[in-house]
Amino acid sequence: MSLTIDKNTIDYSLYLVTNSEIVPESLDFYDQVEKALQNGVTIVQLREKNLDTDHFIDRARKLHQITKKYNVPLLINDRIDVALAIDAEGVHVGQDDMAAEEAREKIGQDKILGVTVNNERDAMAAIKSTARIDYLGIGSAYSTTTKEMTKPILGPGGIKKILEVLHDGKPEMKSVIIGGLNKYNITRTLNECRYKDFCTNGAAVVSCIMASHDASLATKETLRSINLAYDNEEALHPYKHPNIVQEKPLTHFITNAVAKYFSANVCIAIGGSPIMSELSEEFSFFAKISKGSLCMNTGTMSNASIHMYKKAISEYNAHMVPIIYDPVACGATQPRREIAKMMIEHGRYSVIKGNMAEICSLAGANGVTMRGVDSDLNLNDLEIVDILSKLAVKTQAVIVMTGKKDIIVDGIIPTKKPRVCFISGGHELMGKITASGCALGGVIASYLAVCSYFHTFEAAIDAVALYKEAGYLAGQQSKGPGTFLANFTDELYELSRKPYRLLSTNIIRE
Ligand SMILES: Nc1ncnc2c1ncn2[C@@H]1O[C@H](COP(=O)(O)OP(=O)(O)OP(=O)(O)O)[C@@H](O)[C@H]1O
Ligand SMILES: Cc1ncsc1CCO
Ligand SMILES: [Mg+2]
Repeated sequence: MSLTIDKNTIDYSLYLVTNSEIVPESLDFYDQVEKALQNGVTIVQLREKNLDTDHFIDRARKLHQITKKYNVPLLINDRIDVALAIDAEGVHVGQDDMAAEEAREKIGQDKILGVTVNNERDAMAAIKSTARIDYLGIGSAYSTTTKEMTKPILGPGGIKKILEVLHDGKPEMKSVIIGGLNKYNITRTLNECRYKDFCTNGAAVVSCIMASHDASLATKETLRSINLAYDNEEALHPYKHPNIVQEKPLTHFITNAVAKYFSANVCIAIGGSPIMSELSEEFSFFAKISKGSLCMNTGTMSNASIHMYKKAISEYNAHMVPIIYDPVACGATQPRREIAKMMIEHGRYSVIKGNMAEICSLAGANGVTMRGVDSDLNLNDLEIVDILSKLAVKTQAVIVMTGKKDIIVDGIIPTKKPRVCFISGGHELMGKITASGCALGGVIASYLAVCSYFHTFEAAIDAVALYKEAGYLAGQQSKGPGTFLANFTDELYELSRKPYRLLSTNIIRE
């Protein structure tokens, strides 16, 4: 028996499309969907491309037992025979599958009918169709690995055009966006994909839940991204200073030859667990470990590095594991600028960290040049915050710019004006040793590994403040850079084992 549904009140906000082939090996398909249902998925589509009819019906029947428990409608992709056999709540048909009219005729008037639209012409046809279509699946928003990419990528621009057609032609028709959506990009995408005040009714996701090792958390975080877009409300769990020593996160470093030894020591000092690896075959193993992160530093790249970098960022992005990107000396030469551009285009980062020249170069600020790894530009705070904010919004990342005063800008949680934080203190000897910025990247990475994605800004502030404080304390006891290195490691070690307290470091949040 199917659920009794009121078509006017169907909640499309978090629409899960299943894919049994990407569920992690150790996990069960039905459990994965059930966890999603327990944590806020509002509608489910069973999509199976490689099952014969008997198995498909069997799977649909089992899944229906589960979705009914949560009072959530189950739609079947493409196969009307399967939907009818198990009395599902509806079907979804793609452009290449079957005409909407035929589908409606076969399923009757009461079931939910959804169709995929890829362009304005499809949308117009759906509006004019004699079949009653309940909702449109608009996509692909972005590129995805779930479906073979034969369909055009619409991007927010293409989606807006379809919404305009819908707004002018049949505003009561419901819609969801699909294709490459995940907790990182949903908020911004839903916000951008509006025509006037008209927006879609939800976001459809596949791999960010189905492929997750923690489908409950993945669903909660995805739902939160959606709520942020629709309500713009901060439904945050309160942020707590993380305990790195207790949680012992694993940070995978792909870092420069100069920074390796120091970064590993600093990471251990604060209670983290570093692993230096450039063996791309093992990246997927690290990316699957819970409480992990990647510190991606391109300081001493070689001609052989690029492929390895790409492999790392795609693995970590696919598993939604935080990455901090440190574009060392990215503005120094044309080849470095090009590689930095590639890194930004290829990956999503929780944090991008660099000194002033690096960040300004990455942001494409005019007139920025660099000599080697050093930074010396003459910009005031207002100018800097403006440059950082643009980069933060563009990359949807938290930007950390280091120097005498560190400046952190949030591009993840969308607010009218990105949140900004200034941190001062530390000691000038911090700038007189090599790789202190690089090692800070590893500290931030350790914090990211144990914090929710939505607390990236707070986590970055905590990591930078700890670092500054240790720098100040070490500076008071040091004769020069040599003794500073040792004292600094000691202070990081001690501070990490004490209750959170800052004495000399000043945090100003705008
Ligand atoms: N003059 C200073 N006073 C206080 N803190 C400083 C000073 N210079 C650098 N720092 C601190 O040192 C750390 C590294 O910052 P810096 O800007 O030197 O990085 P970087 O140049 O990218 O480092 P790297 O040598 O790894 O390339 C940051 O925590 C920063 O706050
Ligand atoms: C000195 C140096 N050269 C490339 S990376 C690096 C470490 C500090 O950025
Ligand atoms: Mg420096």
